[in-house]
Amino acid sequence: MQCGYFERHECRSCTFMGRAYAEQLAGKDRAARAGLAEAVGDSAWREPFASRESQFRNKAKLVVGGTPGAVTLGILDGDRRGVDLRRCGLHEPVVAQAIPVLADWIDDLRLLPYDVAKRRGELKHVHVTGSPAEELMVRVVLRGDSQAQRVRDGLEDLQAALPHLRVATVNYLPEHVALLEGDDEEVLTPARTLAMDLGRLTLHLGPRSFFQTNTAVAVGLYEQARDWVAEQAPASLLDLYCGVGGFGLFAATLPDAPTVLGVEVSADAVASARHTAESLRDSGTATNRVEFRCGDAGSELPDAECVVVNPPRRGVGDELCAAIESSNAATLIYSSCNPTTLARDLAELPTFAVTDARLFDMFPQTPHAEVVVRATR
Ligand SMILES: C[S@@+](CC[C@H](N)C(=O)[O-])C[C@H]1O[C@@H](n2cnc3c(N)ncnc32)[C@H](O)[C@@H]1O
Repeated sequence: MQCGYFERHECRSCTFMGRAYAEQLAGKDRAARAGLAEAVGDSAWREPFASRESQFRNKAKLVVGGTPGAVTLGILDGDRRGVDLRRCGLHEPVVAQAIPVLADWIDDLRLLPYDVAKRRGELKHVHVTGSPAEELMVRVVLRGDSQAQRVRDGLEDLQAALPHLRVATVNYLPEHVALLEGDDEEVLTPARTLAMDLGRLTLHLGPRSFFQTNTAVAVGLYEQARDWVAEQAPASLLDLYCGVGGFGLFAATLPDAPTVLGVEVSADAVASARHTAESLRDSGTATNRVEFRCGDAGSELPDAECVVVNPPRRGVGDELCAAIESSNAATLIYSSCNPTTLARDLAELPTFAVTDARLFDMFPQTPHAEVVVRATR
């Protein structure tokens, strides 16, 4: 893949840009095997799961820069000025096509971009998520409510310009902080969730809920974990750091499904997971007990025969590793976006032996990837 933004040094995020995709994938697989050599033997590794090399990102998190009537949507440069990346080739077509439409709409509304250096202005970011059915969720991140009415008033125009717009929100981030969103969300549309049809089931994604950035690879990952759960046939499964519930809910659709308990710190993600669980129950797709709790995954470890963990980059940490180690869990499925913390955590779980490992290329054009392992006692 080639990228003009990269070649002109306007955006250097994709550090593997210009390398043949097969070479990228093989290099990441080698790096993962080397980084996990202590914990994962050669025979455990499966073929890496490849991605499309472009147009794979289901979401764009765009920093707004420029001036009213001439905004940039992309990133900030070293001087904290906006760099427009509206033709970034990583985004799925439905997201890519929406970005220039959003830029025009913002220009028409004369919204005032937030100037990070001067700490002035209102419009900080725009988040766009696309679903497999090509519906959209658009979230406009404002500093305060002084221009929120313009956004509300402009909703009809936006819906006319983006007929597949399903969810539109205003998110408020009043603090001057390096975050992409705040805690307060105003939903402007009747629909509050975006339906992500993942084949086996449809996840319902609320505005402030993490979802894996690469839908096709996420489906591969959930299917892989589901296959392993099917082979282990546990009676109960604990999905820690469950987000909107992908791992647990896929397992809940097995013919001999375990009972599922998901634990997640984000209340919005838990609400999304519960929504999906309810629709699976209503349709008869998941008949066993499926429950989601809002809380800290590290605070207590409910009993389960199979534990799935999918933590943020910092990993699971000593305490939770010790709790898993001393639990009755027979199987651990650990999905990680950081091989360093995965290796560290596996070293803290000496009674588990990794039987299978696989790299999922969630983030082509970068050195990052997801690695999932199955470990049994
Ligand atoms: C890598 S995401 C995984 C989400 C989910 N498993 C999925 O497949 O989409 C990590 C999740 O952990 C959540 N999280 C972070 N710290 C947590 C904690 N201490 N306890 C529970 N969940 C936490 C985040 O909100 C996020 O949803």
